[in-house]
Amino acid sequence: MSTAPVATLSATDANLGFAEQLRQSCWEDWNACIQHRFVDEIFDGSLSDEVLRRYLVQDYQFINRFVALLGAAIASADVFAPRVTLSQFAAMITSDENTYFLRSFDVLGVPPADRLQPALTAPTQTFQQLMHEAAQSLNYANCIAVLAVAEGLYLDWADQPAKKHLPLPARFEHAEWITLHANDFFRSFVAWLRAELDRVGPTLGREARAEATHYFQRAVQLERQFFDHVYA
Ligand SMILES: Cc1ncc(CN)c(N)n1
Repeated sequence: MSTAPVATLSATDANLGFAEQLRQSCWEDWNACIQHRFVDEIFDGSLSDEVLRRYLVQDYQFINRFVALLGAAIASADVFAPRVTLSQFAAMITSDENTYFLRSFDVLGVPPADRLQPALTAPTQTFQQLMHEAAQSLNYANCIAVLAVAEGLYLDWADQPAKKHLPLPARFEHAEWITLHANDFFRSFVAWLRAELDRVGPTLGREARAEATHYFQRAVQLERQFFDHVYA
């Protein structure tokens, strides 16, 4: 795994649950994502097809490994109940979200090769690698840490109070990417992920906690790079 420097958790974080400690430890990158130009443009419908195509082609490859990570979280969960919740979420990703990509690719004229085997950009490759490592660790806390970033950060941009008053953009490629990440099912899944981090966090030893923290912080850095790179 990368050894890029990341923020440490401070002693004053002790009053917060593990999920909120983690989020606050990368507040700057987290905020940069939810206030990103991509978010503003998808909400006001001004996102160019070129940027959206680049984003969706790379993101479809992200989703591929993301579903494998969900599988690893299902395999490594300590009890049955999390397996049920994670399986229900996997069902949504592989149905509603998958068809969103396919319908958007049709509208944007993305050829089969770019849907299935595009040239991967550096942030996509690094993100895939991080998810692969978390999955291979077969460590539930590591898997949940990365899932909590990928879904928590998307809830925070798509469901943010500053945008709630806005009408949805006219095109489904824009509107549906927002509503897939701002609905009751998604809200409750993210709340559940955060509760899982709070549940398992206190059970972790020092090293395991540092490892899960590192996965979380690296994932937040990569989310920011992923948004940035579609404009590069
Ligand atoms: C890069 C990225 N991060 C998170 C998500 C939300 N599932 C996503 N689609 N793409």
